[in-house]
Amino acid sequence: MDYPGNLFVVAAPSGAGKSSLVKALMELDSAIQPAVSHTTRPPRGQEKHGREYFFLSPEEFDSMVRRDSFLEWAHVHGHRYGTSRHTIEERVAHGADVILEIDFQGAINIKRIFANAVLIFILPPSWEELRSRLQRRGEDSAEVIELRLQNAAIEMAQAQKFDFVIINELFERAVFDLKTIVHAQRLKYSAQRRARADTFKALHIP
Ligand SMILES: Nc1ncnc2c1ncn2[C@@H]1O[C@H](COP(=O)(O)OP(=O)(O)OP(=O)(O)O)[C@@H](O)[C@H]1O
Ligand SMILES: Nc1nc2c(ncn2[C@@H]2O[C@H](COP(=O)(O)O)[C@@H](O)[C@H]2O)c(=O)[nH]1
Repeated sequence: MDYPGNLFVVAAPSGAGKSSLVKALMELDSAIQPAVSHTTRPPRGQEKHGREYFFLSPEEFDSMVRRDSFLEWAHVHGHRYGTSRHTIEERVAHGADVILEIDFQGAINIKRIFANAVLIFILPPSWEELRSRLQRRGEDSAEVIELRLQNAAIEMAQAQKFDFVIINELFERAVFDLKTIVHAQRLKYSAQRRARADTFKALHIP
């Protein structure tokens, strides 16, 4: 699918720091818009409906699946999560740059639909640090943390399928890496679009 906006997809094992990095990027770059996913997971801490997620009952989620309202959805850590068609298609068609924080299954599915989407995988510096970030965050029970750490092994094996991998050790360094990827992508696409427009003009294609 061709579209004028840029689509960035960030995936990571739970606790690697993707939400923190995306939030920091958006503070530095007001042109980038977040995509708010839908989930059957209950809200944690200060999370608000419509800000971090649209929190749905399983029945509401089923109904969206039946209506084909999701571009992609997946089972992750015992809950369902999905990206709505409406959220993405309209915005990128109007030239917006959109960033998605989704799991690796969703990222791979998005790339099948939007071949130009840029897939970025965030890795923690070590297992010990991943565990301690989840513990320090203090939002999940010990059982949930164990489940997320078990799933992290499966998720990290997918990093090679991504366009870029960032190791989030020093936070400021990782934000810089993410910002650089976004800027490089914008430059690349505007150059490609200019070259295509020039070719069309030279060939007198309206
Ligand atoms: N570079 C870093 N150094 C130390 N702590 C960090 C770093 N990056 C993020 N953190 C902290 O690690 C914890 C997990 O980060 P965050 O919630 O952003 O992870 P996540 O990948 O979005 O996890 P989830 O998928 O579960 O939402 C947070 O408490 C955050 O403040
Ligand atoms: N495939 C999708 N995965 C998603 C989506 N929204 C979030 N996620 C991923 O789920 C896990 C858990 O998130 P948490 O907020 O409960 O910690 C994490 O990997 C998210 O990136 C989505 O729309 N589709």
